[in-house]
Amino acid sequence: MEAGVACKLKYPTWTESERFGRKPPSSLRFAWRLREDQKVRVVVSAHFPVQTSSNRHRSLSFEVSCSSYNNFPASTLETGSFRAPYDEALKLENKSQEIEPYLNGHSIYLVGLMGSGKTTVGKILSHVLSYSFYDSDALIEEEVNGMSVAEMFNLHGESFFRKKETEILRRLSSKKQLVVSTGGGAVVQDENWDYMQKKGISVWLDVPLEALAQRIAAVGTHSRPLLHYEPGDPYTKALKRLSYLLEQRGKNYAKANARVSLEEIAGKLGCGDVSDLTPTEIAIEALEQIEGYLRKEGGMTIVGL
Ligand SMILES: Nc1ncnc2c1ncn2[C@@H]1O[C@H](COP(=O)(O)OP(=O)(O)O)[C@@H](O)[C@H]1O
Ligand SMILES: O=C(O)C1=C[C@@H](OP(=O)(O)O)[C@@H](O)[C@H](O)C1
Repeated sequence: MEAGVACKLKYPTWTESERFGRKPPSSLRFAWRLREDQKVRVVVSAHFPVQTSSNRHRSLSFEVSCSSYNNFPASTLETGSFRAPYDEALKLENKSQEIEPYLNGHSIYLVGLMGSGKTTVGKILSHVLSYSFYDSDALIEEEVNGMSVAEMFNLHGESFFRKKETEILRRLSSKKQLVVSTGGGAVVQDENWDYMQKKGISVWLDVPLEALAQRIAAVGTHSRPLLHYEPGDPYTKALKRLSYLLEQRGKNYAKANARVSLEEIAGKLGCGDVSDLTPTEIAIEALEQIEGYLRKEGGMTIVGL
């Protein structure tokens, strides 16, 4: 019976109260009827949190004790502990609720090299903040009757694309409550910064080149025309070109209001490889960095919106 009871200890049940913002109980009680005619009460107590072994997991201890009406007091049947993952989605939601009032409707512009996750992380942020999401490349494609960015570069050249990119950012700059995934090269033109900063906070997703090249190699380089010039397999092409682009643009990305470094997140979470970081963990760090920026700027309020 003891093992059966222990198996019924469900971690989500324990954390359910946290979801509603209450403090977790120091113990939970379950009534367990063994036989119809013989009432036996099994009392389970769980203590929170005993120890946090890393930022990604927490260790919880439990104690199973059993008592019945005719056998009192309770005797301890089993004690132990187990590791449970943090609920990322809950952490993301809490963080967004915390900073949303201070964001004061400011849009978020994600900048960074190709493949840095601007679109992936941007969609998560827009969802949790209830902001509208825009991918500037996709808006340009719409504007040019559905022509892909790669075709645009081939047919009309890069400068045609860059003009469209600036025009799209200009249009978005008058709107509030947006999350915008910008193209990797948007940071090069000063005019684009004027638009991004008008009603927005810029966030640089700083991802190590090897991780970027791996991500891009996994999906191929066809949609990213600037990677077409290099010889070799997709990983080598991407790594070579991205190293060059980072050298050229590094100082431009560094102008962003906040920086999200995947190496730093991995360090904080005690995770050896940045490729193991989930988009949600990166989105949480983005909100934390935005919060840091807002605090620095003026006690969590920004004027001028
Ligand atoms: N944290 C992540 N871990 C693994 N793969 C990711 C992560 N974030 C994005 N990706 C993948 O990397 C590729 C590029 O991501 P994307 O969001 O399109 O980048 P960007 O918009 O900056 O070019 C996509 O295939 C996406 O699924
Ligand atoms: O780095 C760049 O100059 C570019 C990045 C691409 O966007 P993503 O960063 O979304 O891939 C796209 O705008 C175009 O291929 C040029």
